[in-house]
Amino acid sequence: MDVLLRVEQEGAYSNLQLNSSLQKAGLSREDAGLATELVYGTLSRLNTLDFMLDQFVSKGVAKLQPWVRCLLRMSLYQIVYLDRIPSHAAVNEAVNLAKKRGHQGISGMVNGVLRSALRTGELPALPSGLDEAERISLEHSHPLWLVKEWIGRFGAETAEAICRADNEPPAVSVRVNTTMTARDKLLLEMREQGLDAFPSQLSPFGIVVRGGGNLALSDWYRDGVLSIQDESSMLVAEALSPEPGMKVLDCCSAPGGKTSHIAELMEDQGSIVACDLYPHKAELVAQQAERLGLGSIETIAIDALELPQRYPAMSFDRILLDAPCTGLGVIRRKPDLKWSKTPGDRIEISRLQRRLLNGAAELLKPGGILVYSTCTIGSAENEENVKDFLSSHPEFVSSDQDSPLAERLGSLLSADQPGMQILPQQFGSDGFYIAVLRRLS
Ligand SMILES: C[S@@+](CC[C@H](N)C(=O)[O-])C[C@H]1O[C@@H](n2cnc3c(N)ncnc32)[C@H](O)[C@@H]1O
Repeated sequence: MDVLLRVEQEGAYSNLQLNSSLQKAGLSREDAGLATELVYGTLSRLNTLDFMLDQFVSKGVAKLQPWVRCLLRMSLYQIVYLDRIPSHAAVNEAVNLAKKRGHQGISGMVNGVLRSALRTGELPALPSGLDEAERISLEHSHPLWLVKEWIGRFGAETAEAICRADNEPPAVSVRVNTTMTARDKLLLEMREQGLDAFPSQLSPFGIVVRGGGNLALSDWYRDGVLSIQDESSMLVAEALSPEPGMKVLDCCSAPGGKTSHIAELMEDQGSIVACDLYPHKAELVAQQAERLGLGSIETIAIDALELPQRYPAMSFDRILLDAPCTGLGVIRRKPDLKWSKTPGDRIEISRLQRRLLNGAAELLKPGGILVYSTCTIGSAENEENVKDFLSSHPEFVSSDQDSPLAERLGSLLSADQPGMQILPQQFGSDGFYIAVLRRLS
């Protein structure tokens, strides 16, 4: 409840707040798992839970004290969406918490509201007369503005599928460090150790692992044999087609998932300049490089907008701009994003993305490749940016069809839009956008 309260009141990031609270709480593995489920599940279903609570709270959820609102949401989430917690236990726990934190009146109200919900047992029928966007928003717990945007871009059926997939737990996938081992060999080892592991359908470097616990605690991770990375994210370095001996710039590199993949594809030969705005984040990239035994990566803390002043024009063979974005392709991992981001954020961040792209492009050698990627879904930060860039840079062309991804995933490319938009329901991986641009010789 404290984590939920901080996310709501202070705008804390759910994953960071949860990690720090779990570290302090010293819970058992099972209880930590339950706390995680309660936080992510409640955040995920926020507007649907509020809609339901509004039927039982006479003055309306919005007028409740924030901690009472968080308590009711979290308890109702258990009653409606979880089947292994007896509902009466969720109610008792809520009443005890209310007594501890508030007074008799509040615990009585909490008890009354949750018991009314218990009698209903399931989500009340959605009000009649909702339009398609309102229905999807309420049924799959997404903000209305986002649902409308996705309907406009992809149609109602796809928009609903995206929202449904956003409520699924994300898969665990790892990328094999090919400078140390081969995917088949690691797969075999994993299976020998009893893991349910199988090759990624999306990336030739990926392994999907079910029920394997936290692989960041494994010997494989410690020894640098693998990195934990989403399957869509693994496609980005591949799209860049880096080759041993090349000079590569990664403009926004922390925490280093794609930088290290680029180095692995280059067999650690050549040089990669990995930048990030924040020194502590650039340090994370250096730590990953060290863990993976990659010596070709140099890290720099710098604002990527200043890169054209730092390096000579046309001096890199490959440039990756994995831009800061609204992150609406990774809602499964960070459900609070869908409530904290606004249409205004999109406009503001797309302006920054365009400036970053224009600046980075100056540094690319003729004949070189620049990849622009984001982990978000929506044209303003993706296709529109790339189209705007191409129209003001006649020396660049869209080169998606020539990338190694085109052979396997060509069906995701469209004739009239640059880049590849991967949606979370297509492969069960994160939503990503990847555009390949080439500077003419
Ligand atoms: C999408 S994340 C990069 C993820 C990374 N490529 C990976 O695969 O691990 C975007 C990064 O850009 C950094 N960033 C934001 N604004 C920046 C700027 N103006 N210059 C450089 N880095 C920036 C953020 O700190 C963040 O680490």
